[in-house]
Amino acid sequence: MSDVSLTDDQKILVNADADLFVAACPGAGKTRAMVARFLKRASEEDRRGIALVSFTNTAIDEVRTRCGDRSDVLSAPNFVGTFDAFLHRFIVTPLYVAFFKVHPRYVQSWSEVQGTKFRMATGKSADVDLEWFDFDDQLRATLDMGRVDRNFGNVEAREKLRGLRLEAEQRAAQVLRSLLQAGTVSCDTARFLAEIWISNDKYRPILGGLLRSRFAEIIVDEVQDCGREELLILEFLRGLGIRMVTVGDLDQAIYEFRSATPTKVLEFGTTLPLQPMLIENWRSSPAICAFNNSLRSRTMIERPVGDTAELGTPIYLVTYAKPDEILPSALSISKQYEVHTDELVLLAHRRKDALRAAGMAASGELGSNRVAAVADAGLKLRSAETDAVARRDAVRRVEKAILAVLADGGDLRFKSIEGACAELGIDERRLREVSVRMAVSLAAQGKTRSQFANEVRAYFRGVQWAELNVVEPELNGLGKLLQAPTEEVWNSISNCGRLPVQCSTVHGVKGREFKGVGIVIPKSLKPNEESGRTLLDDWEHGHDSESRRVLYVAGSRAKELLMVFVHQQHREQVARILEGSAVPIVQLKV
Ligand SMILES: Nc1ncnc2c1ncn2[C@@H]1O[C@H](COP(=O)(O)OP(=O)(O)OP(=O)(O)O)[C@@H](O)[C@H]1O
Repeated sequence: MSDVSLTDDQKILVNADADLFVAACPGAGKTRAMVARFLKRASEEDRRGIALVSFTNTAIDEVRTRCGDRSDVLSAPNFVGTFDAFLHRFIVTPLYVAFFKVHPRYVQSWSEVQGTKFRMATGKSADVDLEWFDFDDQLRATLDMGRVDRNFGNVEAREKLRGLRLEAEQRAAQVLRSLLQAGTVSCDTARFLAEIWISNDKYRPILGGLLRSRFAEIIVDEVQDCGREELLILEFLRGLGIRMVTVGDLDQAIYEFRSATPTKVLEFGTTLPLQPMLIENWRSSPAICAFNNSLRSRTMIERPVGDTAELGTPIYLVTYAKPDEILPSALSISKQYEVHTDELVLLAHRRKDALRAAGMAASGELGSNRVAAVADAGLKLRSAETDAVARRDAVRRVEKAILAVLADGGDLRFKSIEGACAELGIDERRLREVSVRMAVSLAAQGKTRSQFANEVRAYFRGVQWAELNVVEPELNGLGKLLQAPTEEVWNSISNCGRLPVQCSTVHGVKGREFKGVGIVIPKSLKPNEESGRTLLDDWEHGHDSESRRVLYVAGSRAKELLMVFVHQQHREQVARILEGSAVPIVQLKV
């Protein structure tokens, strides 16, 4: 890795000896340059370490891989990991151990831990969830009614909860204390503790001393995804004199729902002395770079310079009327440009639009049939193309199916899975294990719907229910509780096992690249609640919005071929935008 070639601009990132905020276009080689810097700085510093942090495990794995035979530099005093792992290891854990006398165990969210929900006398309603409360530095709770789950209960139940607010807040505070005393911390709570301790005059110097003696420099990848707490930590580290190298692309900020604040990141970045730009795109063809430029909200104009820089392939603007027209058209255009199906991906803002385009039913369209839920989960769990969210949703549908059978068809409408488990006395973790095992042991492919329904019923009869803490159920009416799905539903499930191309949400492919990309712009485009504008309005009139940035991330994953599948209702607008931005296009109608 140390002898990779670098451009002069990339060398600035590698060699600068002042704090840096680097704005890089997609495919600018920022990972390449950051890794080169990390290796160089790690060998220069003999006592203190260099930290390289990013936001996803995929990004971190990529960095580790690119360190190649220099894997020795990945260990202490250096650190390569996610921002959360950095925050846990170097900020929260040291003080946590001192406070709670126990080593913390971090979980992604409270939903992974039993006991983070509790019942209140709110009538026909689900459990109250710890995630609905804010806490102050004394760990006092405040209930945020806006966060109460949609399925919690009816208006009456909500009113009752409002009336019991004080009691609920006391219980939430108690639950949080018990969790912390047991050493269990969610990632959000870890951030909250970090913020409290960094802002506290007594603890700040303790943490400062530890961090200053450990690190000489921190390199932050994807800095645009920083939220309030990350920026607070960066300010803190900078104040300690730790060299700060931040790299990102503000137009790729697509995590505002997870509290990323690109405007604040820009404010922070402009306080750093060096702010070079990397505007050469080593990944994408000229037409794709033009597409990216049409979507960028800032002044940077990227230039194609890599192996694809001479490619004359235009952007395909394909108009469709029905989603099932997309796949054949995507395959035929790809074939023309020698893009193999496994080098192609179909992307959409919403999972269901991507799935439909790839000829796969979204789980929501499978109806409530329990046998269908098992078949669908089996196919999704076995398929390498299914992302983590789709897998989790599919397994949850099987969990619900099992619970419904165990409740003997009883009404679980107002119950969360957790609530239903509590009512039936079932261990949630075991339920998940049984659901996954059932889904992967039963293969729907090649079977008729009634054959498969019989298999599911037989499987139910063979489950060791004691494993779930459940008294052996009677299972008398299985034929009724586990009916075969309709022919239509069965066909759509069977197709999913033969998924011909990869499909994903845009968020699911961030940081990746593909020879060919198809973006789906569906018929229904939800206007933004505040601005009233759709994604296309934002694109056309130059408004910086998250949905527009999502489209930018989607297009910038493509190396050679970019196809935009637009519903006929929006064709005119998209064509106008692309032509107005001088993006070379070919228009097709399927
Ligand atoms: N100076 C260079 N010479 C040759 N190839 C390069 C150079 N810089 C980058 N590349 C190649 O360009 C591609 C994109 O580089 P890299 O993945 O580092 O970009 P990135 O900025 O991290 O991309 P993104 O943020 O969009 O995911 C890689 O295949 C990389 O090897």
